[in-house]
Amino acid sequence: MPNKRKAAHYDIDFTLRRVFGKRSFRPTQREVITATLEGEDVFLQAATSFGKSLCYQLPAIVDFGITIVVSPLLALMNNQVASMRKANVRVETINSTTTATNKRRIMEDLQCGHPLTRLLYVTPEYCQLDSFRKLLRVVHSQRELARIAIDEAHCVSEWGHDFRPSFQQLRFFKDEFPNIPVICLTATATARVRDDIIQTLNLDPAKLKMFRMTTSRPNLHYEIRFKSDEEDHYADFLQFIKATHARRAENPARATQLATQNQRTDNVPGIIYTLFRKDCESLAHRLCADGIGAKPYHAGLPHAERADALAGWVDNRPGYDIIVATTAFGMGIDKENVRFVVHWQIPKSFEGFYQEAGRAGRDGKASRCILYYGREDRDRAASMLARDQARQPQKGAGVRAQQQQLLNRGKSLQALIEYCESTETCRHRLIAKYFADEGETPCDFACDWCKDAAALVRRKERGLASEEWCSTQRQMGRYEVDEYE
Ligand SMILES: Nc1ncnc2c1ncn2[C@@H]1O[C@H](COP(=O)(O)OP(=O)(O)OP(=O)(O)O)[C@@H](O)[C@H]1O
Repeated sequence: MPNKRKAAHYDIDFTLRRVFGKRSFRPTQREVITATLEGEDVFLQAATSFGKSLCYQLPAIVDFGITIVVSPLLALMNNQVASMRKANVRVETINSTTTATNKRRIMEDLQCGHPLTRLLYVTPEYCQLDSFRKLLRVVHSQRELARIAIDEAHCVSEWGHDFRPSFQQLRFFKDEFPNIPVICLTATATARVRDDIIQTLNLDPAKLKMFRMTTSRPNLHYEIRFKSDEEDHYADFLQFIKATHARRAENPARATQLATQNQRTDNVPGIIYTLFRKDCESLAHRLCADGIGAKPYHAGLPHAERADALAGWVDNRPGYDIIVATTAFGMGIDKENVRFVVHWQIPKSFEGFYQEAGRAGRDGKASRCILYYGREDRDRAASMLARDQARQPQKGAGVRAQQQQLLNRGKSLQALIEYCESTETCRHRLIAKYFADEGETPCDFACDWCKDAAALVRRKERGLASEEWCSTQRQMGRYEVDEYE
């Protein structure tokens, strides 16, 4: 166990400025950092882009010993390692992209018991390896194991939307090193998921410092655009993006301001999420043909092509304004000026929707989150779920967890359908309600309902296929689809 100090002994404000280049803490960051520095176990739930990473990165720098960060996302690990290295912090990662030589070097550093590494990012699977656990015991015996940070902690819970069985094995940390503080971080956890994480990781609820921040992102404008199979909603999107370019170009002050920031009036960075790989490519093609810079991004593309798309988009290069991606793109990529996130059809879960929409407006400026909702897509999503349920094994290890997962997926999808169909409440309020967040949800006309509820109702009546029609089509098996990709 590291030597404990009162957090007051550390000059965290100085480190915030010198290492992170930030002028002040955001609300509650100081309290979270202080609690973890004082050796408390911490649970932090806060909105997307709140600045959760700082809450374990800063303690890792000012404190003795090494902080182990467990993360499910390769992009997040590599991105954070790159940005912390720029700030001259000794940070390492062991994942599938780490070379054998680097891995050996990192392990030798741990083996000596007094590692120079301040932060080590690893996957949950890596934490299961005996060889790694042995090294942790060595570091711990030298009182150099400072804390364990579990990022995207909702992955621990079978009730969560992104369950990863290997996260459950992280219980090892508390079982083996009961005095080493653990900090769990997530943007998306319902009450049930929170309780499950705490129990699974063997944290003591009586001693745990719980920080639950608002889910609210007031700078995001949430909007549902209704569609049916009868109509191609591409035209609607094209009109939206062209109108945005035109508004910027018509405003000379804005155009000059963008030019001084080395940006173009037609550079409106955004992400379009689609569930199907084939849509990524055809949509990016269509946009390019209409003079809008767009690139596809999905796991089936060659690595070099994906890396080029990502780098061009992050750097605001001409031709790379919009990324058309399958789900999970952008998690862990901290691009500040994403001005819109579009869901081309209903996503798979409420939590997935919130996290993906949360890639927009990380600089705090107004940004749009548009979800194209059609009842035919809803029925496709439901048929996919039913098919997965029918296919799941009835016996064997892990069956109960899988069944629970599919049940949760169904509930989450149902909640998202209700969100899309709703014409009676502010969308910020509906999101808060889903996460049982009872705090304020300021919405200064930043959702379609608050902006014009009557128009929303009219658009819904005009835009959606009728339930009668969908029901007949369902009976004819018209909404059976291939796998999501
Ligand atoms: N005190 C601060 N002052 C200014 N910027 C900050 C501060 N803390 C964090 N940030 C910035 O906020 C952005 C979001 O931080 P971070 O990536 O940690 O978000 P997050 O809470 O993990 O969000 P998500 O769940 O969406 O990934 C980063 O650009 C980070 O540099």
